Amino acid sequence: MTDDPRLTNLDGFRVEIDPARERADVILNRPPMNVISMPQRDEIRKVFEALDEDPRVRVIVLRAEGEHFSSGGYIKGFLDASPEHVSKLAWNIAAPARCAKPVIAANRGYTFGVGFEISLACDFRIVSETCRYALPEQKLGQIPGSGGSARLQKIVGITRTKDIVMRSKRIPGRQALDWGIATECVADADLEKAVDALVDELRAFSPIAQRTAKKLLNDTEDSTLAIAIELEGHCYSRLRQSDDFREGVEAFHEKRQPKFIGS
Ligand SMILES: CC(C)(COP(=O)([O-])OP(=O)(O)OC[C@H]1O[C@@H](n2cnc3c(N)ncnc32)[C@H](O)[C@@H]1OP(=O)(O)O)[C@@H](O)C(=O)NCCC(=O)NCCSC(=O)/C=C/C[N+](C)(C)C
Repeated sequence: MTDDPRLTNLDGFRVEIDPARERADVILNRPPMNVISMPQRDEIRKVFEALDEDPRVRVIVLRAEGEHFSSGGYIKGFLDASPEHVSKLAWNIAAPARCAKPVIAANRGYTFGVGFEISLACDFRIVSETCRYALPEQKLGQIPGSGGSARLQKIVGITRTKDIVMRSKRIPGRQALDWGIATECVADADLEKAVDALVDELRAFSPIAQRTAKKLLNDTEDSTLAIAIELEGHCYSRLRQSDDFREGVEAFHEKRQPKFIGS
């Protein structure tokens, strides 16, 4: 299916590419808990870098086999982790955020620890009603180490983040939607259908406009309003020169669907 060595012989997960739907699925496949090992985090980063460069792929889905997304890092291996692995934890798990293409996490069942953290690094989180998000590291005498508390605080604020981190509180799927952590919450049987629909929705947009929107929103998350508005203006001006912008406007006038080419 692919010649890229970064996408094959993976430990604890696999990659499926569907060129007809311009979609790649990164699938955790160590059920029932889909625990994530330290070396696996390096591989996950390389997979996202490879998919970012792959012209067949427009949208990436991160999902898992079985009834749980992931109960988190492989706890039994924590004490053996090399300093090199520990220093790269947050960088590796931020790979979906760095990837220029839209990334959807599909979460059901236990979505704990690093499983929650990598989902927070995705652009969209479609959850099922069975989903339970948690950052339970305090129970291990630790704190989240891959960006979890920082990302969560931006989404839900400090009060709720303290509840989740300092009390190891579990957040059910519906509540995750109410709190703005999840993009959408559906019945468990409908999770794949909801993800498919979002993939098709996203791939209909201009790839260059999507890439620009993702980068702009990520880059300006921490900036002042004035800087964010300034950068937005630069990006808008650049996109005005694009073929896709012309095509979008012409298609509107001609009352037809646009055919975006990504330039
Ligand atoms: C609530 C859990 C997930 C499930 O409870 P249960 O009662 O349904 O099932 P049980 O506890 O019997 O688990 C079944 C077997 O799976 C093993 N297991 C589960 N989770 C892990 C894990 N994360 N690592 C290793 N092994 C795991 C469990 O030991 C059972 O195996 P045996 O049958 O005994 O051989 C419950 O299992 C639970 O609370 N698990 C721990 C969840 C957790 O703390 N996750 C966060 C881990 S920390 C992390 O993800 C990130 C760390 C970042 N950093 C490295 C920087 C600290």
